[in-house]
Amino acid sequence: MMLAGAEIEDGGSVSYKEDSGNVAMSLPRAKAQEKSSPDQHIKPRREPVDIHFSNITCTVSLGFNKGHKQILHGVHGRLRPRQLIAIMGPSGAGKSTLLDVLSGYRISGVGGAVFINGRGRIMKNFKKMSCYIQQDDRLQGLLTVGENMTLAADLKLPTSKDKYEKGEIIEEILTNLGLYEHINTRGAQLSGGQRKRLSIALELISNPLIMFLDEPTTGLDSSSCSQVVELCRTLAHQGRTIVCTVHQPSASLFAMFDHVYILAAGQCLYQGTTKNLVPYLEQAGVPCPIYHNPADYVIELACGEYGEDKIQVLTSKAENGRSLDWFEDPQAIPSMEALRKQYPLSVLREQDAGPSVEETPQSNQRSVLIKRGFLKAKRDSTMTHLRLIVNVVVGIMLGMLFIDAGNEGSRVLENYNLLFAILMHHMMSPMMLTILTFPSEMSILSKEHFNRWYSLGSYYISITIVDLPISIVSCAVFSVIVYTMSSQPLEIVRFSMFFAISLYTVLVAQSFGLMIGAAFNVVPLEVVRFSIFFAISLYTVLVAQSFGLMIGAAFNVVNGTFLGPTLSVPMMMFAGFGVTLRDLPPYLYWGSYISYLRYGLEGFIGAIYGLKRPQLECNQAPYCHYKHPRQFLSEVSMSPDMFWWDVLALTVFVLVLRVAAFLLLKWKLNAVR
Ligand SMILES: Nc1ncnc2c1ncn2[C@@H]1O[C@H](COP(=O)(O)OP(=O)(O)OP(=O)(O)O)[C@@H](O)[C@H]1O
Repeated sequence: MMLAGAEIEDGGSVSYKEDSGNVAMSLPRAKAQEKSSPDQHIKPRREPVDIHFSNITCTVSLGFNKGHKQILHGVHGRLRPRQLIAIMGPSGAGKSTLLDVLSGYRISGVGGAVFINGRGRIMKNFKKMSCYIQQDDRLQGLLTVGENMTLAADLKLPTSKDKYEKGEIIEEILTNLGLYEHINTRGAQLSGGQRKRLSIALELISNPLIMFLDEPTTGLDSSSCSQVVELCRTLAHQGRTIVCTVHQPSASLFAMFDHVYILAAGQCLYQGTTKNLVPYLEQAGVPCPIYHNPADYVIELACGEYGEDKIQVLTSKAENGRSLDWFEDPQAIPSMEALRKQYPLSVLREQDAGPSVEETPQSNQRSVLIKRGFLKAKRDSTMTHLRLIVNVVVGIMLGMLFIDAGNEGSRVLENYNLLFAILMHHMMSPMMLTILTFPSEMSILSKEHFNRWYSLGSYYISITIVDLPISIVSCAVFSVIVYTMSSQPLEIVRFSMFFAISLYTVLVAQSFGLMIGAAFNVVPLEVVRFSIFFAISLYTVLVAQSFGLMIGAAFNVVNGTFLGPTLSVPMMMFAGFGVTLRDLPPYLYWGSYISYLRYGLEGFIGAIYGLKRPQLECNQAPYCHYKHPRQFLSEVSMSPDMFWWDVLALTVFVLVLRVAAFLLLKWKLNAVR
């Protein structure tokens, strides 16, 4: 079925045509013909907005003692509703910076003012009506198009809407954007153009009035470029203001934009309709040669290829963006006063009445994010499957290497090495995994958080909860394998019963002490030992993960990969392995207090050789120096009854590192802006 009001062009695509206020989507012919449903949800439900910006400056620091650089030099401009506007200019002209400032993404070092419908911008309200789609598609690659959309709808639409209402909206958007047939395709398997359209589709769920897109055509072939720009144009003509940065469009792509805003070294060269660019250049005394793409020519001018003086001429002619002479109908452009009259303050009252920051309550955000986290964990072979496999394989290898070392008096030192190796395993694998994977999550977090999908708190709680079961299972599998293979003190039946208790105690962290404390009197000693061993292992994993999270939040993959293991070396030194705590020089003893591995090792030793462990068997050697566990404990200078202190210290580490990682994340999200 044909779209209402659509016309077929030579290229086989369908152009938009306004027909009594209805605008049909412009899609390639085949897709357009499939479309039949009216696009009722996709149309803006609010009055369009008129954006005016004045004297915008942006200065960045070049680092300590290196001074500052001014990127934008007091530019002005007007972004009219129902327009697709391109910000163009050579590389480094400040296009992305201007887009960052206009979208509210960049806040530090920014000067000037932005007005919405004649009044100073109120960031809270502005964010409710706008969205920012960055250049790199920050999508959940493991989830299908349908899942991405459903989860976004659950986060962005009011909870009062049921799944059928949300489903209708999703179907409509996907159909209109030509993505419906890819509903079951995973994000990572989409083509560049489809990914871009999915990024737009995700933001369209909340039906924004203003959309900012950073280089939506970069990396796409010409047909995908046209599709994306045509889509943006249709969305704009429905009543939105859509602003894109574009690098160097072809003549046909350039003609698809309604307006252009051209920058050269942070100053405005031209602002007006696409059609008026050629007459403007002619009037400025730099006519565009015949058969030359005006977009190419103006970029060459902006690069200074025809002389720096031409840039000066154009900048002063455009009055650095103040001049509206080259707009469609300059006389019809309302003044700021007229806009204020047209949009009375009661509009602001309506905007204030909506949700304060995010669209849905925190409890909903958390449950949707947890659902999303588990779905991703199920699909992610690195984070989940590989992690489990590594724990099994390393567990078996260590078990084989130290087989039966746990109950033999002549192998106490070997067993000590095993305990330290276990600690290393628990420290390195979760820490490195977090350091390597978290930075890629960070870019998605930054986009979704900025576009008001959810709060940082909800995100943080959800990642903590989602990871816990995987940590517990991998740790349990590893512990059982190593513990049994190396013949640490154990009675299988009792161990199984109390293993459940130890797992439960970890899950319910607050009641950890209470549970084991209550159980201590009745639990067979061997199971207590295993529980302690397991708890210490799990705590070490949690501390190492928190450490990884903190580094992952603060640094990129390269720096994080360097810093994680490097910072871990002193932790190992101060743990009491190699140099026992007794032999540590007094002036370095403080190091043992800040090494979480020390508490881990002490906890392990307490579990295996503490709790009044009787004399060990001595079958494999004529003389066993450490037959009496007390003797060994005194030589490594570890007290057998420090378990609760160790747990307390590790708990403090988990809490401090988690809080520090949260604060770092919060700082990072704002610092990049
Ligand atoms: N945080 C920063 N610190 C230092 N310089 C910066 C910073 N951000 C941007 N710049 C510089 O400001 C200039 C403008 O950057 P911007 O990314 O806005 O340019 P652009 O026109 O979008 O370029 P491109 O088309 O290549 O993306 C560039 O020279 C860039 O190196």
